[in-house]
Amino acid sequence: MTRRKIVAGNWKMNGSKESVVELVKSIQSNDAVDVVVAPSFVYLATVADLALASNLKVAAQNVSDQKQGAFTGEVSIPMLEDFSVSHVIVGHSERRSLYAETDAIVADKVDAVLAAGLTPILCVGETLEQRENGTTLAICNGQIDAVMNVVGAERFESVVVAYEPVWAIGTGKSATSEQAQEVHKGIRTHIAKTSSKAAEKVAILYGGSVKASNSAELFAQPDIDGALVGGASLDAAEFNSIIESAK
Ligand SMILES: O=C(CO)COP(=O)(O)O
Repeated sequence: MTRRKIVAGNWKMNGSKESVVELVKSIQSNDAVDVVVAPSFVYLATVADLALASNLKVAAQNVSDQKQGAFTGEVSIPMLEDFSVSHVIVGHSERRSLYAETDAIVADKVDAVLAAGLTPILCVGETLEQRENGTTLAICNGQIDAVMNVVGAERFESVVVAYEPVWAIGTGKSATSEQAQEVHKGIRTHIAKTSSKAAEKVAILYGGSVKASNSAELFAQPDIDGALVGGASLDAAEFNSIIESAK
């Protein structure tokens, strides 16, 4: 089965009203690749209008698992639906480590995103210490299982996984394509133990210092179905080259 490539740009807490407009207008969509941009919530409306007109998909960087009510500072899934958001990044390592998002919270969010018919981009990944201890796959597969146990294998087929080794995020030190492929394959093999159909269908993106200079090699790996790009997605020329290399 050939899985469609996905290139997603996670803009994190960057940009201004002016710069996000400039950025989204400069990104080239591509019929062969799903191109996704994830602006900050406050720029979602502006970016969504421009993105959808140019055939780009829009993701939120986070969402509440609650529908509405007294949850100060939170944003709900129905609110995202008002802006034609199609994807939601869930469980990014920055949310896990800085905002105490546990596996249980991440699982509830993925469950809620799937229930709304949106696509969760579920982030998993090990710290440097965990890699050095040889627990990389145990950590990643544990993070996968926490979600699988809540949503079930059939619904998991609609999840996009992003393998983002914490030590590679924002450090300029990407995993090598061999290191990434090994983990992607390990995750896919693990999912196959529960459902071979889900293992075949689930797109597994790599994230962590992806740039135009290393994307083609990463995308050439059989289990790497695209990228979740941070810093390099803020530079339109760089991001366009990454999209181009995913064709
Ligand atoms: O965290 C990331 C994407 O979600 C990766 O960030 P960088 O590409 O800046 O390393």
